[in-house]
Amino acid sequence: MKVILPAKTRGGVQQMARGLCQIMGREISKGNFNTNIRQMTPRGTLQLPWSINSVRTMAVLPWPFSFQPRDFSLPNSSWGSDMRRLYEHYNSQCEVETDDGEKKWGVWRRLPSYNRSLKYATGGVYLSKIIQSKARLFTRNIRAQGAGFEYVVFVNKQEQKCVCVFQAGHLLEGPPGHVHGGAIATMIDTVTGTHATYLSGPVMTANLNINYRSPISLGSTVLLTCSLDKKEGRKTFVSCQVTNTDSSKLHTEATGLFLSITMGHLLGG
Ligand SMILES: CCCCCCCC/C=C\CCCCCCCC(=O)SCCNC(=O)CCNC(=O)[C@H](O)C(C)(C)COP(=O)(O)OP(=O)(O)OC[C@H]1O[C@@H](n2cnc3c(N)ncnc32)[C@H](O)[C@@H]1OP(=O)(O)O
Repeated sequence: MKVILPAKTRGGVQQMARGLCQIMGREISKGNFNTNIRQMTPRGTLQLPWSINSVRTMAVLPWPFSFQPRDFSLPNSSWGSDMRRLYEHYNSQCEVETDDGEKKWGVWRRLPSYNRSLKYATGGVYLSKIIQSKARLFTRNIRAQGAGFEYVVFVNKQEQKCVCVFQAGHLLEGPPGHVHGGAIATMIDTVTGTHATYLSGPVMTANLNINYRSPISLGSTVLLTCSLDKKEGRKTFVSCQVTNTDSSKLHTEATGLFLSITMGHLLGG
């Protein structure tokens, strides 16, 4: 399908590109998107794990929005002690201080998380502008803090691994007192998809295999640990384990196949 990008859609493309860069862990600000995408800090140049040519082309467009979106991966009052402790555990390894007092990136990187990924979409997405403006990321669309998916994702580039700390709220009930299998699948898709995007650039889930081993209590905090199995051309294979917070109990395990796509694939529907 041919994809035509009117002015508003270009804004959407830019927002998508920005989203992709944010899951790479870089803070992209208005106006200097093109510069920042290639820099990790003012001190060093970033080696991106995937080609950014298409993103860079889009990045020269002016950034038309001025709001500061809320980052949902930061602690809030609904987070329990396990959630906070694990957040601190990984977050404290995101930045380290050298002997001469200089701050450097650590091995982990916290990914920011917003409640929208694409502001405008046309092409194959036949939605009215009113509906489009109401679009929200599935995992971030429950307003009450702590009621739905509370989570934060950290990536470890060295080990090509990622960890998500997830606290399951009371609106995710499936079997009495336990988390719905679809909600668990949603989190697995989100985290493996984010990890595959981090490793390979824009992807879509082609296949997800899930084995549910033991139920997850509603309100509890679990860890999703994802690792790269292999990359073959456009295919990225990722596996994921959902465990309790000290990794002594396996709740769920999954494997996913992600196929690299162009932005046109998404915008064309
Ligand atoms: C992940 C996006 C991240 C975005 C980040 C934005 C910013 C961050 C914000 C927030 C993070 C939130 C993160 C959320 C993540 C959620 C992810 C999802 O849920 S994605 C929605 C569900 N998935 C679909 O709707 C796909 C629908 N399917 C398709 O569109 C196509 O089928 C597609 C793209 C998957 C493949 O289509 P083709 O035409 O490009 O490729 P062909 O030719 O069919 O296949 C290529 C190769 O792959 C194999 N293949 C394809 N599908 C397969 C399958 N299901 N199983 C095994 N092999 C398969 C084929 O056999 C072929 O292999 P041979 O090259 O011959 O070796």
